[in-house]
Amino acid sequence: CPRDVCYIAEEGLPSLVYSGFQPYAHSWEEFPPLKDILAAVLKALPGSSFNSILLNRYKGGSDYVSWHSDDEKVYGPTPEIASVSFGCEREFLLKRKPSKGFRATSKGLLMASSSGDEPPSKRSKKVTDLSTDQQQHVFTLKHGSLLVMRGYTQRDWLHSVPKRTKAESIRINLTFRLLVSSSSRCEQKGK
Ligand SMILES: O=C(O)CCC(=O)C(=O)O
Ligand SMILES: [Fe+2]
Repeated sequence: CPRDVCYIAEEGLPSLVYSGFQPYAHSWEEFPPLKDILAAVLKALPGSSFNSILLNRYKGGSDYVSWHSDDEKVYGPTPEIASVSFGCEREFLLKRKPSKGFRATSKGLLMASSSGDEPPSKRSKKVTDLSTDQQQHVFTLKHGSLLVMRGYTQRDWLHSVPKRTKAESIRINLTFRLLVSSSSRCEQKGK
């Protein structure tokens, strides 16, 4: 992993699997300040609820998170993710997911997903055009900042924290999330 990751979750939740990896679930009690940070987040976001945290530690500018969306089923269709940052400020990038017929690769490049019938030269030009046309939104996440992703952000957008050679010091990021059990998802559907 290009950064250190720690997972905290309430007991009895379905296990989280992302990128083919199932992190060990630490308990909230292991690190009491987490509950104080959660209280501050809930004060800013009345009515929201969270039962887990994915904590990231970027030891320096060469630690990063590549383009992804947090669209695992355990978070439900419209997850709310509250992201709190401490330490070195870093850029957080958002861009729309590629439209149909194109797919995002692990490097965040765009490639035609169907072979198509165009000659390769034409196809690769199209790919280049699309990737440069992709408008990115840049947010500088400062010490103590709170960024909230909700609605269809995970369905429709990708986000990343790219390498920055000038970012020399450590950054800690906590993403508060709500894991919904399959039974409560059914209840919500039935309402
Ligand atoms: O460090 C950040 O600001 C983003 C982290 C992130 O995207 C994630 O944990 O899924
Ligand atoms: Fe994420």
